[in-house]
Amino acid sequence: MSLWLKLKARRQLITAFRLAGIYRKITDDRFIYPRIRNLSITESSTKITFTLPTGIDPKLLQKHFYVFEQSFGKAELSGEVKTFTLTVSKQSLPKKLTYNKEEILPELSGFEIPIVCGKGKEGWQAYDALTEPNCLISGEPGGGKSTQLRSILSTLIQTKTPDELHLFLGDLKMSEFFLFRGVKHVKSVCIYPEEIAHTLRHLEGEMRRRSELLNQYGVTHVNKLPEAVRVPAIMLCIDEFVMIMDDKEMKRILIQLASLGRALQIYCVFSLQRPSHDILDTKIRGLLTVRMGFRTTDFQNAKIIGTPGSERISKSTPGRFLIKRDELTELQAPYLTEEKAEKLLAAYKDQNWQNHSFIEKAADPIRLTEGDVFEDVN
Ligand SMILES: Nc1ncnc2c1ncn2[C@@H]1O[C@H](COP(=O)(O)OP(=O)(O)OP(=O)(O)O)[C@@H](O)[C@H]1O
Repeated sequence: MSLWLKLKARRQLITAFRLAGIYRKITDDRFIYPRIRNLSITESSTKITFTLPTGIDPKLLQKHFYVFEQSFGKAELSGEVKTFTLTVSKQSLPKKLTYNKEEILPELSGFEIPIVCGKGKEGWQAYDALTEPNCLISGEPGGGKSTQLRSILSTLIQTKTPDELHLFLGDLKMSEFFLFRGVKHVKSVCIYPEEIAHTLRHLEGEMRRRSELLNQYGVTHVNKLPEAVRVPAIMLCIDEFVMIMDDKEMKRILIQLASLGRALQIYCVFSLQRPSHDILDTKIRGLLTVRMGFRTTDFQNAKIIGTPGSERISKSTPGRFLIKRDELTELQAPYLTEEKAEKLLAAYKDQNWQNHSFIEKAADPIRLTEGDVFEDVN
């Protein structure tokens, strides 16, 4: 790497720190700037790791991030408290990434419960729910959350048999999961709060049954149970889970599922339009360790999700998001249209499929609308 390029990047960064006010003033003409710990320039990116002087508020970096982008162009920042890495990529992500199973499925080999995320500058990113059991997908309307759920579920259906994976789907917006009705893996598609309550109680019972099996056979994970009593993996997926979070009983069971699910092979994926501290309290946030932050209205929302920077995602790139696992990475989600998903899922449907949480019309279920939940709707 050319020394000149390194010096140039170093100078550029110090200037950005000065313009952004990120330094400690010792005297009128003496300032301490963040210390550059590592600088690497490759064909695809420039990465600079630095530490903040003690006493500098790390929030300043987010607040004045525009200065870094004005100076370097599109950049990403990861890290916390004191040590941060600024990554400036020379390649940009595609605006649209068509869902192509031939490209995606080979990327998932070796994963027990593969969750496809998207493609970043370093290639495809997917993770195993076996080790990272709970995920939150959040962002403002139109960012691409439902499409991402569709792609995650359709991919799981293609990689697991109906005996290996049971899906329980909650769709209070009644807009997305109808596609999955009839799929053999799917045990229930709930569209009313009572149906979700019913399903959650069923899962609570299943959780108890599985815990008793662990106890009885003296093992720590259900995948160590003898063949004869093996249980399928369970995935609970709720589109817009705010609608059930103000029901104490349902919230209690959700938290229990997310806390104890790992050893019992019960996994959760929840989506949420408008994150707030009330809905995502510390308890539930701590359990949803994988966070996908699609475009948010402001930094505050992005911070609650745990994906600072998603407030800078442009409206013109639906499907673009930041994923927070060990690191924060920008990805483009594969775009699986409803029509394509329908064709893809046809092979997995059963004509005699039954929805296990079906509630008779006579029960007169109450339909919740967003207006019931969000004060600023209507
Ligand atoms: N991965 C993607 N790539 C390209 N375009 C996408 C992608 N995902 C979504 N879109 C586009 O954005 C639109 C909105 O997507 P989607 O319904 O998934 O958003 P959402 O965040 O779930 O919104 P809402 O909260 O209102 O349901 C889609 O109709 C599609 O045109």
